Amino acid sequence: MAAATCPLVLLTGFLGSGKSTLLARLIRDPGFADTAVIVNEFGAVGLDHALVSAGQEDTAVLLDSGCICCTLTSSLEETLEDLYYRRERGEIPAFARVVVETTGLADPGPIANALAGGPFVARFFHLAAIVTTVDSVHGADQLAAFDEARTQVAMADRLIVTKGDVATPGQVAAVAAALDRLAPHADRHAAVSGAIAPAVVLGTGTLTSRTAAGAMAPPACPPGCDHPDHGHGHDHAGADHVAQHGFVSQVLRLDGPVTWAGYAAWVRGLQTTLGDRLLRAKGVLAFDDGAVYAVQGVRLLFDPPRRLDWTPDPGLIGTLVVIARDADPADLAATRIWFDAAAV
Ligand SMILES: Nc1nc2c(ncn2[C@@H]2O[C@H](COP(=O)(O)OP(=O)(O)OP(=O)(O)O)[C@@H](O)[C@H]2O)c(=O)[nH]1
Repeated sequence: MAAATCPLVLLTGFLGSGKSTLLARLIRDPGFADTAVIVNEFGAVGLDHALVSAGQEDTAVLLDSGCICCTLTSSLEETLEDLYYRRERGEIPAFARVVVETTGLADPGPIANALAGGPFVARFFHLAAIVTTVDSVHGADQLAAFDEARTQVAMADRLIVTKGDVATPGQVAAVAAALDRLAPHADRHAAVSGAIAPAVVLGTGTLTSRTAAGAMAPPACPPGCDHPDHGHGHDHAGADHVAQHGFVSQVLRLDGPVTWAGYAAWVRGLQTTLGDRLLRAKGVLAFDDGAVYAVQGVRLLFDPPRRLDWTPDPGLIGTLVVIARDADPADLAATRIWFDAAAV
């Protein structure tokens, strides 16, 4: 008799909507035990991976730095295969299910297709649910502006609406109205700072909304897509920037500790020069007070840097990622000078 396949939950949601915050909290919850986590992100930077695992080395959190944002899903298949055999060899704790965190720009459709159609994956895993985080503050604007955000919501079995603690009643109402239109059948939950019952993420889905959204249809490439063999032609391995459908993701690396004035100047500079084109900024920085901080911005809103109570991989310290649309990678790379400008 064939063994039961391992359930896999796809955790998606637009840039900065709270996926990593949710997972970082869940992996400490006993109700989330026996769950392996795969974090997919642009490039080989590994920021989300570090922030999710937050020093918990005993948890099976794997970095998949291949791109599963559009049609090229072979890296996810390889990562799942690797995970499966590492479990078989006893190299990682036995897991009963897998959660895959996608990048904030992912289209879940091709991923769902790959899971259903990949020979290895289909034999050992099945897609149990698509869970999508939606930002209460920025969600309505993101859903109006970005196809990626709409697809993530339309395909969701469950929606987790985040940041209710900082959203205005108007923002909350606008997001609710957009979700009513785009995903009337999806269950809706709220999470503040990642607090959610594990069952909300791990429970199985109905597939109703996904089927309704035509998720299993072959993925279409967006207008202007020039990817060879209908996959992504961009180089992820160590790439300093990744361009995808008008979005640019640029990595900045800073040597040595930064000053608070330098960081403030960089944030101000990004906000004023990029304005609405700024989608996301995040990183891990050593400040001149001797501590290491996670820094986060979503659109024009930046959180106060959060001091880390664990030690990240030294290679990550001094790394920033900026994601913007319609921006020149060289201009994003040049923003690092604001750190120095504030020092003189
Ligand atoms: N106030 C508040 N902030 C939140 C909440 N959830 C997440 N955040 C903040 O929102 C920012 C983005 O959160 P992440 O969890 O990194 O979002 P993400 O979806 O993983 O981001 P990407 O991987 O870049 O797409 C961080 O500064 C979080 O601290 C919430 O419920 N309330």
